[in-house]
Amino acid sequence: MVLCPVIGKLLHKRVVLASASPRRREILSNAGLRFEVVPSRFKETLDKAAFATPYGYAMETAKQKALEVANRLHQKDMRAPDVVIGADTIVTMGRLILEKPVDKQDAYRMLSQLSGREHSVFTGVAIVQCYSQDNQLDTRVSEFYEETMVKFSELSADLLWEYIHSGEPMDKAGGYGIQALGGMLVEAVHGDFLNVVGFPLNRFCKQLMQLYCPPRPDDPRRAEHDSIPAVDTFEDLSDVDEGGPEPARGDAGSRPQKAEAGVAGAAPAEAEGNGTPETLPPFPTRLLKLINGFKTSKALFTACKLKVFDLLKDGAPQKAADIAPKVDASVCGTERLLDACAALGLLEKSEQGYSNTEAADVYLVSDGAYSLHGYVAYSSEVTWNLFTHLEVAVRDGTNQNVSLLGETAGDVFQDVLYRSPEARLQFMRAMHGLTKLSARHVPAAFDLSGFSSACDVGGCTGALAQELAREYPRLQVTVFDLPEVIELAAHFRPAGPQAAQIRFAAGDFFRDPLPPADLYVLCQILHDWADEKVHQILGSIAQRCKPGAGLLLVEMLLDEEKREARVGLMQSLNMLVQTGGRERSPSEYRRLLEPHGFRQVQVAHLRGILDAMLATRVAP
Ligand SMILES: O=c1[nH]cc([C@@H]2O[C@H](COP(=O)(O)OP(=O)(O)OP(=O)(O)O)[C@@H](O)[C@H]2O)c(=O)[nH]1
Repeated sequence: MVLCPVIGKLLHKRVVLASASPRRREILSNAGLRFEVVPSRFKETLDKAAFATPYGYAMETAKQKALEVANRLHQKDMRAPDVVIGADTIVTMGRLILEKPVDKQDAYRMLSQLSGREHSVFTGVAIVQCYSQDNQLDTRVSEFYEETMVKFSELSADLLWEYIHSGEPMDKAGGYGIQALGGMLVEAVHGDFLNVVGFPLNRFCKQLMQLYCPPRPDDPRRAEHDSIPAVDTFEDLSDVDEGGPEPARGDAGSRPQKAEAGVAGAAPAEAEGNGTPETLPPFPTRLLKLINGFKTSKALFTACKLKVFDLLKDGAPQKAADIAPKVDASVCGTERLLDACAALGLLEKSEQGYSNTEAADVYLVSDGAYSLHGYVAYSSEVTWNLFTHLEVAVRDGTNQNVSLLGETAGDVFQDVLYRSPEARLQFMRAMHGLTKLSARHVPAAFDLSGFSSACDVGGCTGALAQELAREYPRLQVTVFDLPEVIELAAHFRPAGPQAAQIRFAAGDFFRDPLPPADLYVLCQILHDWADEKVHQILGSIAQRCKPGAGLLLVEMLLDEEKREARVGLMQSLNMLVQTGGRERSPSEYRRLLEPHGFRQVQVAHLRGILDAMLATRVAP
């Protein structure tokens, strides 16, 4: 018998626990789950410093553990299991992350740091749903983490050594097992006990419910979801960032609930007046948010254009009357804009005035390391304009650059986006900010350590090259792009240790031979073009590739049915108005890759907005 109905739903699926932990095995089998155990061979060596939060690190490790097993089993018998579960438990105190001790001395060091103090235990969990099509593996990853606070008593050195000599600490995060002798060290626990032991069962069941039993549209429990913004608000964007809640991208990262036909599922209401119960349609909260979404975007664009966030960066709160003259605007208009920004979570409003939220300080100021200011400016000045012609684009199936130029563009890049040094720089700033932010998970999506040279074709400012170089210190990366782009790329060049690994080469990937490399990278290039041009690009890469060479595609991947990937589907409309290109699903990319000898395609759905595919060039 199983208590949790969703566990029953998994009884007919092939479930694999990608963990060697006997505790995880016990917790899950006690819950009635039927599964095989295939310990992961993924080495827990991700760079902790690359993660903004410790739980981001734990979730990523859990995901990599599960993906390694999914890929291995798929390669072994060309049939992946239905579900692979990975987990990773860490102990944190301040900025310190503790995993399993390497030896007794290490265990003593850990336990004495924990003595008399409170620490957090995070378990990151990844549920990987596997789909095999045409012998290719496609995966959807749903991740979450749970935090439990644990307080240790003051512990003497003698007691710690006695505990260490028991042997218990060695295979346990933080060097203790709360479920056994280590329980004696613990004064208080706040949160899920099983999370400390290695697996947050309660949260896991909730996550399975979301994946396998989403509430029906008429389910009153659904009402609570009405508060989730339907439009891609700023909060959505920052949630996609390191370690936040599940990405709100409504895409393959987690199978979202079925679309609500635009209406919120509030319980039927009774009409007032004659006392006769009459069923009213539910209040269309989501629909109204969609209708009004453009106002939200424009409020954000305007605040950025007026440099409100630059003005408030790191400073004391300011009143609307102080801000207005500094941004050259009316007090009444400024006050309304600031209030709107506060309601959108971009500003804090207090008695003292307005100040930046943490997210505004990071993303909306014009000069931050992770600034999206350039992307906002491009969205406001170029994309906004093009979207006002969406209707024509949809009717004609063509890009709308004629509205910017007054004439049809022959080559969108040369004639529109790069039509002047200013326009080129604006586009490059937009791409740099967005790629820097969203490509950070790409290098670790696959093991690329076997490649020694990479060529980022159309690599623009080198933002992805920087991430690749950081992850693979032996990799030499060539950024290949048009001469006029390379000329401006100097504005963005890295100063750090990666600089020596990156070189820039000028050329046109439609005309010129590509620099030699054993890994070619195409980051948001193929989506710019219709299939014919894509074949031209892939053909010239294939010509340069020896068997065994790799091709890394970084794009927003649509789900195969084109029903769920909300951000990707919007982006596909964007490609229509801007370039005439499109976003595609993994099997659409596979069909484009195969004629050029790129096979063994692996797919990774990543946190953030970009996904990745790795293909290998086989002998013709
Ligand atoms: O109180 C307890 N705290 C932690 C544990 C056990 O510690 C390990 C954590 O290590 P990790 O998440 O890396 O998992 P592994 O054991 O290496 O197995 P994988 O194959 O999944 O990597 C985990 O076993 C916890 O159960 C404990 O027992 N008590």
